[in-house]
Amino acid sequence: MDIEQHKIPQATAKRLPLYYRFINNLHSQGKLRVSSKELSEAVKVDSATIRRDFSYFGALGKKGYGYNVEYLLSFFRKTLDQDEITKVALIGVGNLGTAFLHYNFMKNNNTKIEYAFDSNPEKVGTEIGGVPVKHIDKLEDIVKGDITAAILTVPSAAAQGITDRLVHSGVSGILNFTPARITVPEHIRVHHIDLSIELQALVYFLKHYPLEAGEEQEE
Ligand SMILES: NC(=O)c1ccc[n+]([C@@H]2O[C@H](COP(=O)([O-])OP(=O)(O)OC[C@H]3O[C@@H](n4cnc5c(N)ncnc54)[C@H](O)[C@@H]3O)[C@@H](O)[C@H]2O)c1
Repeated sequence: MDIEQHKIPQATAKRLPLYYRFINNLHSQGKLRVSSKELSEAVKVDSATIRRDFSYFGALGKKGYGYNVEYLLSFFRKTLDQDEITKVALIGVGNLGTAFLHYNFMKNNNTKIEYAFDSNPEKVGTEIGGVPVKHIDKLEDIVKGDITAAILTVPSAAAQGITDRLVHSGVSGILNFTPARITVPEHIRVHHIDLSIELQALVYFLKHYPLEAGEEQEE
């Protein structure tokens, strides 16, 4: 069965990797089926949302049976392009960038950091977590047409200049860890991860919306 991905709402699509990871684990444990309640507890998404999400995947749970693990897994693999490796570049091999290079992204999904870039000559030519560190001057030559997405972990003052060069080199998505708000053409997708804002938001929620035991959390 072929389901066109653009018909899946964005909020649902965002939960796909979460579902995929859990279903993959169940599959490797030899489990054949899973109930929406089990899923709900594992991925912390309420079961009504899970049922609605899964209906977009054409997976209709049967009462007293649940969902077929094999079917879900093959659907997620296809939808998330698990068979195809997406090549990623990381720019800025400092505290944060180095930590990411040591983290094996391939474990959970098929993205691979192929190259890292930095301007510091002491870092250029080294290899961190199996990823070669190249000079930022070589960005266009190396990235051109070969890299789909970039992780930006440079100082914020360098963020826009690097972004322009990445866009020029054909990158389609940027995961921006710098506090800088970067400007890109319409066809480029930017996801901004600001840890200090996330932390502030968490503290705000802790103060103003303390969770009761047993209460379901919104994702
Ligand atoms: N460290 C954290 O916990 C943390 C958390 C959230 C956000 N951030 C943000 O992530 C970014 C990186 O933080 P960090 O702590 O790793 O900084 P860092 O100073 O340790 O690392 C920055 C790296 O970028 C390189 N660099 C500088 N200018 C460059 C350029 N023009 N081209 C290529 N490389 C260049 C530097 O040589 C250095 O290796 C910053 O924008 C920071 O605000 C950091």
